[in-house]
Amino acid sequence: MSTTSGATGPVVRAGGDFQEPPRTPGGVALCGACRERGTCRLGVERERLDEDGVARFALTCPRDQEGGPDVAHGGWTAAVLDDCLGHLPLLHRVLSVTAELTVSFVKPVPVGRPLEVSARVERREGSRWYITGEMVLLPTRAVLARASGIWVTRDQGHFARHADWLAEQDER
Ligand SMILES: CCCCCCCCCCCCCC(=O)SCCNC(=O)CCNC(=O)[C@H](O)C(C)(C)COP(=O)(O)OP(=O)(O)OC[C@H]1O[C@@H](n2cnc3c(N)ncnc32)[C@H](O)[C@@H]1OP(=O)(O)O
Repeated sequence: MSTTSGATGPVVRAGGDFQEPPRTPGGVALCGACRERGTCRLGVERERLDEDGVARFALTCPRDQEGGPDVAHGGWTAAVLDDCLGHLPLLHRVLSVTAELTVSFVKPVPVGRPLEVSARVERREGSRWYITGEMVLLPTRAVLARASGIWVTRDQGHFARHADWLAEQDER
């Protein structure tokens, strides 16, 4: 585990903090590089788990994620859906990683406009979480994108095992 200094204080790179990652004042769990800046670089501003089991995220596509004129790059849409849906196990204090992700791009996503992503667990089988979600434009709630995928529960050794695997690759 390595520790560096960031905008929100010491940044733990890999270790036992995955179930309780640092969060922004809006409750957004921060991963990797975002811990150093203290905000989500994808533009997620607030997250919460509601009593109906649905996680809801307030977000805006940042201008620097523009693809076509005034609309998001599709990679941003896929990344933010991956991120938000992957936060749902985390909101249950479970670390998981994406094994599969399918995205339907229903409409171009406008840059700089209020959006909402919602995510729900459809079912759990063994260590697999089947999660679906959608992105809507506010305030009309017009659907812009849908996603579904499988997240696989990991223990805290996941990233250390990956580092070992990578070292073996480097020795070849
Ligand atoms: C990222 C966290 C950061 C910290 C927190 C900050 C918050 C941010 C959070 C942001 C979150 C953003 C999210 C991100 O961006 S996460 C980053 C993107 N994803 C990855 O890096 C994952 C890379 N892949 C792997 O590590 C492995 O292939 C995994 C772990 C997926 C499986 O590895 P492995 O094969 O060795 O595992 P196993 O043999 O123990 O099997 C375990 C179970 O998995 C089932 N299975 C396997 N593959 C698939 C598949 N393709 N479809 C369906 N199921 C699959 C398998 O049947 C078994 O099921 P069960 O029989 O147990 O039920």
